Formats: sequence, structure tokens, C-alpha cells
Amino acid sequence: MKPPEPQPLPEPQQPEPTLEAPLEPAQVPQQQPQQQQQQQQQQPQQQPQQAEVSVDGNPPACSSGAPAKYFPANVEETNETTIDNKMKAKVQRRRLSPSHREMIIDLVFNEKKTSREVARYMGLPQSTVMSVVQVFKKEHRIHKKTATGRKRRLTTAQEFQLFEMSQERDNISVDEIRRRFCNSILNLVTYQKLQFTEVGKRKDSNIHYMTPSQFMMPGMIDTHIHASQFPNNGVAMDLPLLEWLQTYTFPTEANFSDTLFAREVYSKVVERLLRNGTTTAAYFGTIHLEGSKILADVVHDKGQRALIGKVNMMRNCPEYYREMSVQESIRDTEEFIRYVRSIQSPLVQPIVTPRFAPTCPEDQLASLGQLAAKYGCHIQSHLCETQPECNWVKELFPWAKSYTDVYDSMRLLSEKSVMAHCIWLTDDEIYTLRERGVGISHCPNSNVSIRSGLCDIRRLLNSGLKVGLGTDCSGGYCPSILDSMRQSLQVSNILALDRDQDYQRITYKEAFRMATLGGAKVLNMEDRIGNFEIDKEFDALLIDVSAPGSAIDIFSKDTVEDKVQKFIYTGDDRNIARVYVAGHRILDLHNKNLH
Ligand SMILES: Nc1nc2[nH]cnc2c(=O)[nH]1
Repeated sequence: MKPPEPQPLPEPQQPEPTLEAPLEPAQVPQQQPQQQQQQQQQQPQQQPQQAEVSVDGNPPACSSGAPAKYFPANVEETNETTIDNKMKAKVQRRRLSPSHREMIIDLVFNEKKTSREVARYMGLPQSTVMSVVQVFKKEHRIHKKTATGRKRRLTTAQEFQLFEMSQERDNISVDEIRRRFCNSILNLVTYQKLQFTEVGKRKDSNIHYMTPSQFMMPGMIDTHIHASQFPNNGVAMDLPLLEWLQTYTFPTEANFSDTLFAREVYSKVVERLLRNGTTTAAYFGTIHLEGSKILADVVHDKGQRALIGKVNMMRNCPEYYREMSVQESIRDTEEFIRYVRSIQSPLVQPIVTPRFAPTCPEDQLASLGQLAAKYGCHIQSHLCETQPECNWVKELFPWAKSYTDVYDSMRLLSEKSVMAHCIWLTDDEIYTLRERGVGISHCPNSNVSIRSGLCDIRRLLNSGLKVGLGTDCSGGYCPSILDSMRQSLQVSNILALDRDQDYQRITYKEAFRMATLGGAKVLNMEDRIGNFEIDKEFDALLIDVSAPGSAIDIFSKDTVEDKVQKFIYTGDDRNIARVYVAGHRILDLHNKNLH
């Protein structure tokens, strides 16, 4: 049997708003020269040799978020000129704990408190505070900018590079030149002055000084998540996929015909994801048009970057939760695409979402392929997640060469397509997916939780496929991409137990890459997001490995790389101090009023 011809689609009623409207230039971090960053990584930390001792026996509980009310307005300064006091200050300086030093840096540089206020607040001599600040400035080369902005010494090669850059354009700015020195292992910004500049407002720029326990990383990207399954996170893991869908998932999704419920759940989902550092997500909604529009509205209001999908499915699912005809499915999906585009957000786009081959007959798949082509939309679905599902697809589409061939025949595979799971692909299918430029969403938590299989990511990466990470809530129980990174490492470790010694396990750097740039590639957005390259938009996280209540233990001999690795393995949302999307700070742990 041949695949059917797709049904003709009506022409759009109104002109399409352009999605690719030029964006506001992103705010970007200043970068340090590679040489300097390497020096910093090699430098021992500025920690005292002694064990952590509190200065007054009663350390203040607050760190970077200390509100101004804690600072008395008219405080008499103590007389610190006596030799006694100098001696006292010296002793206290030596006994200052790393966290006290960090607090001083934070209060002075970020909260803009004077050394006098900080000294008063922390019960320290002002000279101690001043000397900590001076040491920090010296170590991190914080100087007043000169006319050329070049205070630090550069290598000859860097001087030459700088010269070449400055010849490129007459109006190239010092900031821009500095940014081009961006270079570090994982695309992090550490230990340095971060200057946000708005075009035309350079003089009023706002400078954030990071403490040694802070670094910046690109925002994380969730390439596959079912927003409508959030009520089931952490429950109903006892059945395998096909039974799990019928027993738990379809009934839950059916509730989204209630738009109030949809708003309640979707608001929580987006907030939870942002809190966990997910700056971009590819969402599945439900079959409901109104509910899916609400998801787009909520994402837009909260400032997240996302692809939003109204789900399409009309067979092998319950009477109460299915689309009734191909016409209805295509009409609603087209209206959904137009609605999302009418929001005119550069961050929120529609994604065509056939649930998976078993729930979509051929004419529906073909019409959705045609709809996606007509509007230039992304496409998302599930592929080769479990073996029973793969066998079922063979029965349902006997003419197809493979599961992948079903989608390929329906024009559903392109560089804008995201296929989740892909555990049971044959080599031929991998070849087709690579040829079409399809991105793979690896969802290790889900794959283990509902026992779909262990996906060999090394095989997919070696084949040249684009791979990103997905939480796949609620097949996966955790909405954090940090968790997906860890689980991808664990799955790879488990696979290695069964392979020969040459098998290359995924490294933590590869997991980090899949969570950021890999995800951007999967969503075909690598020209905009995924790292801190010049001309990309500033989707970023400020990480604080010593945040209050943090589960990470940092020691004086930890390097920057250790801190990053500890964050990946043991960090959580408490360590995500700030979240930026397209240069806007949309979440700040210490300022709950944002959004
Ligand atoms: N994990 C997962 N796989 C699917 N395949 C079809 N639908 C689903 C779903 O909701 N979750």
C-alpha cells in the first residue's frame, strides 16, 4: 500500500507575521583573554589555610541578597587607628572564612554597599573589609578603565589579534573587542566583571561582579517535555509505555479541556522550568486548541523561549480524548499556528506535533507534514521509544521500510524536526535521520523510569546526529535538565559495563554540551542560542555553588572546573541565582518580584 496523498490545505486568510523579525541586540557578557582565564584556573583559590572560623562567632545568615534594611543609616565608625585595633584586624583578616570573603565581595560589588556599611553589618573592622576588597580587585584585575580599556597585559599574539580586530570596523568598541577573547572549556564566564551594555547606553551600564563561587553558563534547553503531564510527575511509573499512555497519561491530558486547569498547570510548569534554569523548551500541550493557546500565552508572559505544540492524534486512543477527523485536526492546528504567530514574540513559536505514528493515520500524518511545510514550522514527535511500539508500527504501516520511513514518507523529517527517544533505531534509520538533519531528544530519566530501554548516545553522536537532552515529564519524573545530564551519564556508564574496554562513555562535558549547544542544534536555533558566541542572544544562568542552603560542598582547593562539575553532579535550583532570556533577567533568587 502506498502512502496516501495529503489533503489540500486552504490558503492562509491573513498575511503571516514574519518570525525572523530583527531582535534587540542581546546583552552580552564581557569576556576575559584566554591567557588570563587559564591563569585564574591555575591559581590557588583565595582561601585561608585555616579551617573555617566565624569572625565573631555568630556569622550573619544572609549572603548576596542582604536587603538594605540591614544596614543602619547613621553608624558611628569605630576608631581603628590604634595599634591594638590594627593587630586585631590583622588577626581577623587571617581568620576570615571563604564565605565571609565572598559575602564582602558580594555586598561591595553587587549590592553596592560601602566598606563602612559592610564592616558594620558583618561586625568587622572597616580595614579588614577594605583589604579583602583590595585583594579581590588585584587578583581579578579590576581597574578603572582607561581610554583604550586595556589595563591588563596581553601576549604578542593577543596584541596582534586585538590590532586586527580594531582594523575591522571603524566603530568597533572596546567592549566588543574584549568579548572576542571569549574562550573557556565549557563556555563559562567566571570570576570576572560582567558588563551588560545596552546599545546607546554604554555609559549607564550596570556592572555585576561575580564572587569566586559564581560563574555564568548558557541557559539549559529541554528539547522534549509534556507540559500537560506535569500533574503526574513522580507518580504512575509502574507500567510500560503503551499501557502507561492508556492508563494514566491520556486521562490526565483529557483534563485540559478545562481552560482554568490548563492555566493553573501551565503556569506552574513554566515557573518550575525557569527555576531549574531551562531557558528554552520544546513543549507538548494536548489536543485542545484553547488549552494549547493558554500554554503559549503563559510562556510568553513569563519570558521563556519555547516551541509550543498542540498535539494531534485520532486513533488508538480513548473516545473522550481524540480528534474526530483529519479536517478538525488540521483546522485547529492551523488556527493554533496562526494564534502563536499573532503574539509576535521572537521567543515563542509553534511546532507541529503528531503524537506518534500509532495514534495518527497516514492521511493525518501527511496533512501535518504539508501544514508544517506551508508555514515553515518545526515538527516534533516520538520515534523508536520501545520495542513493542516499533513492532506495532510495522503492523500499522506494512508498506514502510521502517518506523523512520513512515515519518519520512509523510515529509515530517527535516532540520526543523525533533524526534524524542530513538532508542531502537537501525543503522538505515540513523542514516536517514542524519541525511534529513533531524535532531534527537535524549530523555534518559524517562527511558529508565518507564523502562523503554537504554539509548546508546555514543552511537548516535558518532553517526553525526544532533543530540540534545529532554526531561520528557512525566515519563521522566524530574523537570530539571541538570537531572537529564546526570542520568545521561549514568545510562552511558551502565551501557559501558556491557561493552568492550574501548567503549567511550559520555563525559560530563559532553552532557553539558547536550544540555546547551546540543539542544540548540536539535531545535535548529544554534544561530541564536546555546553558548556565548558573539551575535547570539544572551540566554544565561548565574550559578552560585555556595548559595544559601546549597547541597554542594566546596573546598579551598577546588578549581573552577571542579566547581562546574560539582554543580552538574550535585547542584540544584538553589544554585541557580539568576536566569536571563534574550538579555532580560527573568528570574532572580533574591528578587521574587521579577516576571
Ligand atoms: N514518553 C512518551 N512517549 C510517548 N509516545 C507517545 N506519547 C508519548 C508520551 O506522552 N510520552
